[in-house]
Amino acid sequence: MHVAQLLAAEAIDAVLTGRNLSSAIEAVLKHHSHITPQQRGAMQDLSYGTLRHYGQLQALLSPLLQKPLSNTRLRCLLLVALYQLQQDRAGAHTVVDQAVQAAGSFKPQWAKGLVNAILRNFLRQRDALLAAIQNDDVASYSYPQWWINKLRKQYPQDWQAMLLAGNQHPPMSLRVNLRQTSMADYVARLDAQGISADVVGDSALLLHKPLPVERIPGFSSGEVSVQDAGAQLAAPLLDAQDGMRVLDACCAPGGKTGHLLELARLDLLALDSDALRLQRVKSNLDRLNLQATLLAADAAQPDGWWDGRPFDRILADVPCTASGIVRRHVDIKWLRREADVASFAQQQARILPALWQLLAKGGKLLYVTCSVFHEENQSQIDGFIKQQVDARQLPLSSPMLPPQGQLHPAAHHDGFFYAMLQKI
Ligand SMILES: C[S@@+](CC[C@H](N)C(=O)[O-])C[C@H]1O[C@@H](n2cnc3c(N)ncnc32)[C@H](O)[C@@H]1O
Repeated sequence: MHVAQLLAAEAIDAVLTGRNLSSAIEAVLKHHSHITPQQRGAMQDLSYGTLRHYGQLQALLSPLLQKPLSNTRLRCLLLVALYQLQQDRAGAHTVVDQAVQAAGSFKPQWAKGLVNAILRNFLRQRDALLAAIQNDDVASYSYPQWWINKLRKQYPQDWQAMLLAGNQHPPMSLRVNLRQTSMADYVARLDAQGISADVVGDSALLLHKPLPVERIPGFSSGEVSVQDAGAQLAAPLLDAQDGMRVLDACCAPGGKTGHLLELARLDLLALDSDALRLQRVKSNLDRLNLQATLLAADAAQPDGWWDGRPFDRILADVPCTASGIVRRHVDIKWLRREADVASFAQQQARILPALWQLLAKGGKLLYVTCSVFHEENQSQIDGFIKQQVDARQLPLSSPMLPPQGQLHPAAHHDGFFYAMLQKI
């Protein structure tokens, strides 16, 4: 386990200097290709777990240090061990011994002694340390203070539940491809293989236990995809019918693109500004045996790529802070800055009016974010409608969605915002 602790510390250190967690893990694993699958899995669990609870762990560590540790990797190793002791409830002495062993690979000779002393002090003083941080928001919720303040202001009733939901382990949800099979048949197939799942939407299943995709029946042949149940609301809401011309304006990696094509035979243009991410759309569609025209281009500058034929439907799944999906992307809590909210809102305010010009009269545009911040959601829509006299907001036709379109993160789904606009 000391190898997993060390590698997790390396990945977390990279995140705290601005790198996203999945690319940090990938980079670390690339340099340690000899490790076992168990060490690999443990390293990932420790990295995710430590960052999920980073606010609490750093508050527990600070009083145990006489002065801030300049060796940031060693600090991260301590955080990983504290995570195991505090959240994982792993065997205390084993965790400490392994962390001391891991510290043996650090240059300063004193690293082992320091790790040993700090972790043993933590075990002795745990109750007092926890009592001392109980009124500290960042330590209690493990989010930055600005994020807590914003949610408290925007959701006076629900902010705590939303923060806590974002700290849970994410479930694994599947979308059954109704073009290839039925829900009943697919559930029976899972059953026959001893895989238990709950039906949580028209085509959404929640696995009781996550599985590697290779073990999901029918994954490689496109009978099923991995997609959060909240994200699965987009395609049915867009209400695209056979033969329609549809634009999926920010499509990568293609989760919603595939769903749209599973539900109707469309003339679909799937656009994304990131050519690399667009390759993932292609491989997703290939797996599902579905076709769309793929284009790497800027949705905010259609003059460069639009052929002048209006679209009947547009899906605008715009770039956003991703504040609604932090249980899957735990690093977002620590990578985002408060100013990012305004900067994403500006990008959205560039994309939305540009796409509006491409919509046919009577056509519908579904605006989507995976954010919970008002600036990116209803405030963005209110500002748009004020300026756009031919736009009206329609009620949403999904029993899972509240009328305002803001889906809070909860046990069965992530947090999303949906707004349906029609050109009149
Ligand atoms: C929320 S993700 C889309 C998720 C995707 N719809 C799905 O369901 O799999 C937002 C996407 O917008 C893309 N993007 C950001 N700015 C863009 C722009 N100006 N034009 C087109 N795509 C953009 C990003 O590359 C990213 O892939």
